[in-house]
Amino acid sequence: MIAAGNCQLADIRDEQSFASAHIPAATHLDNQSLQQFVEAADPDQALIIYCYHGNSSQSAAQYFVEKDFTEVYSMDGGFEMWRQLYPAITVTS
Ligand SMILES: O=S(=O)([O-])[S-]
Repeated sequence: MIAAGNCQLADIRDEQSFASAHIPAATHLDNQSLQQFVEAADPDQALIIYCYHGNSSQSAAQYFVEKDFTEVYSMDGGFEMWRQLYPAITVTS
């Protein structure tokens, strides 16, 4: 799904962590950018949310479900797992 590029990816880690490494095409989400993201995002396109280890992304995913996003996923294992599995598919600064 990520490789096909037909989903939206949101990174809810802190800004510094996002700046140093993230998954390609991910949008960084924080309290400032959240509202804008919700307005600009397509609620009918799959949305994958990740944090560090997959804990806080679960409540973030719930938030988007409540905003009527139809297909929301919390990435199990978060960015740390991603980085271990796919070090080559990571944008680093
Ligand atoms: O980012 S985390 O809540 O999984 S530690």
